[in-house]
Amino acid sequence: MNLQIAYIAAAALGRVSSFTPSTISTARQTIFRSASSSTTSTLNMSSEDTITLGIFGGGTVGGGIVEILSNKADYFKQLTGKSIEVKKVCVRDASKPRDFTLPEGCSIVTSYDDILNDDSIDVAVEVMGGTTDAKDVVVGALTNGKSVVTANKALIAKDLPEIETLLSTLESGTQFRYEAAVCGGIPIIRSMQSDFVGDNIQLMCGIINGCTNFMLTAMDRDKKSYDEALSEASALGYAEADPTLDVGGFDARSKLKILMRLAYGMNVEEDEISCRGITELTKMDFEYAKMLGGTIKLLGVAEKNDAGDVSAYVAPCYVTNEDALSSVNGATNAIEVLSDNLVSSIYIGQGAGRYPTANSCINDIVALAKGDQNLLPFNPTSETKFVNNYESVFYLRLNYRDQVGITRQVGEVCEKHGVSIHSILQNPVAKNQESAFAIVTDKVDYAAILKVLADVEALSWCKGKPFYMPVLRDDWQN
Ligand SMILES: NC(=O)C1=CN([C@@H]2O[C@H](COP(=O)(O)OP(=O)(O)OC[C@H]3O[C@@H](n4cnc5c(N)ncnc54)[C@H](OP(=O)(O)O)[C@@H]3O)[C@@H](O)[C@H]2O)C=CC1
Ligand SMILES: N[C@@H](CC=O)C(=O)O
Repeated sequence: MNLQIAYIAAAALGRVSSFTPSTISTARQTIFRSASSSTTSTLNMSSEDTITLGIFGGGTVGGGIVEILSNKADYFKQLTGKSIEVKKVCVRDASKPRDFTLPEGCSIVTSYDDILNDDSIDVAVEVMGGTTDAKDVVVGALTNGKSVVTANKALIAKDLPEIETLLSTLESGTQFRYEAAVCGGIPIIRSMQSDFVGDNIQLMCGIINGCTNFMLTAMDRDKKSYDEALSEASALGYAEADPTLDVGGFDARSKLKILMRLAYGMNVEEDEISCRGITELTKMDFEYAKMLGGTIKLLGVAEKNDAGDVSAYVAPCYVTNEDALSSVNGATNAIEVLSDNLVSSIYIGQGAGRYPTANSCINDIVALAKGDQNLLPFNPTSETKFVNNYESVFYLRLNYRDQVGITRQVGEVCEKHGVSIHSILQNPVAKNQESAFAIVTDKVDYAAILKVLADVEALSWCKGKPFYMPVLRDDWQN
């Protein structure tokens, strides 16, 4: 494979103005000030030599941002010509002990309005998570002329069109930056915004959730149980406040949706993207993956077909040991972009955790302080169509009660739906009542696999739902 490792920083541009948010449900936020209209690209700032921040969230990421800003205050001043000061941190529970030191002059608050209505605050940093109150504060801050830096992929993915509309109505120097929202510390957003302008992206595939990659590594390599792996991931700050978002694949799907917007200009509904997490995986799948010469990774994949339509899914996938993605372990993320000009570019780095994520937010904050122009936050839209079907080699695992004729019947079902079988794997049957065998198909339609699975599930010996996963890359055997 022709690999390019690319970490590319980019410039950015912004032009924003006033907007009346009809959709905001604001119990706590009451007053909006119209953003001052400005044709310059410089950020609205309360003072020439200071940029003042209000941070929503003082948890894993928020704490990291405060720490890095304190540790590198002098350097940032040299670099940007401005002091970057955190004036307020808004949290849910002000009495909770914090694992970071508040800078001098910074107060903890619990009302959003304390930041939103504070005219001396230039930038709102939203790292509290969620999609309801977080939306109120993001929209409220932008509307009040404050630039926004956020790590909130769930919010962006859910309300992307609305955020885009809002941004297009703003005319001041207000900016919206979200580098930390996809792949934590990897600067993939900037790259997607700026480095493929002359290129055509054919495929993006990668490990875009650090928590589940950490868990899969812990379960496969370190023989940890699912529960042990999840509690370690949570303790290390990798898991979402609701870890179902990680293990169910939904966090990866939000990120994939954002990447698809940037790569293909499309606004696909999130729930149109097929999404399966890691909860159905068993020890046996790892054993069979090993027998095949590979491993299992939770991937987000989006691919253009010959007609120019794009399909996408989040799913556990079989990946061969020769594949660059197979050796990406722990909370590390990796995303490969296949494109006409660059051929293959792989971006690897820490995808979750306090400092990697805070680092991306810091890059956004420093860019604002330097007066960097913001690129179009989401790139232009296109007419690219989404199709809920794709071709792949598939791995199927069928749990069964042992009896005569099982493989023949599976063969018949596959034949009926035009699915050609490449190989069958079976460990020696240890317990007749708890056995599973696996099938690897040739390259077939996803829609045909769904039909095979439905028919097999209805057979009398089949126990529970059969499990399936795509095999990454058609040439997986070469
Ligand atoms: N952790 C990671 O590795 C990454 C996280 N992200 C995103 O960053 C965001 C923050 O994540 P993370 O720091 O891990 O989350 P945490 O749960 O660690 O922290 C959330 C913080 O927000 C505060 N908060 C939550 N809800 C409210 C509310 N309604 N009002 C006021 N304050 C509130 C909490 O207050 P209190 O402390 O009082 O409870 C807490 O300080 C999320 O959107 C997440 O998806 C993105 C990339 C990586
Ligand atoms: N829970 C997320 C955090 C970063 O986006 C992940 O594990 O990737």
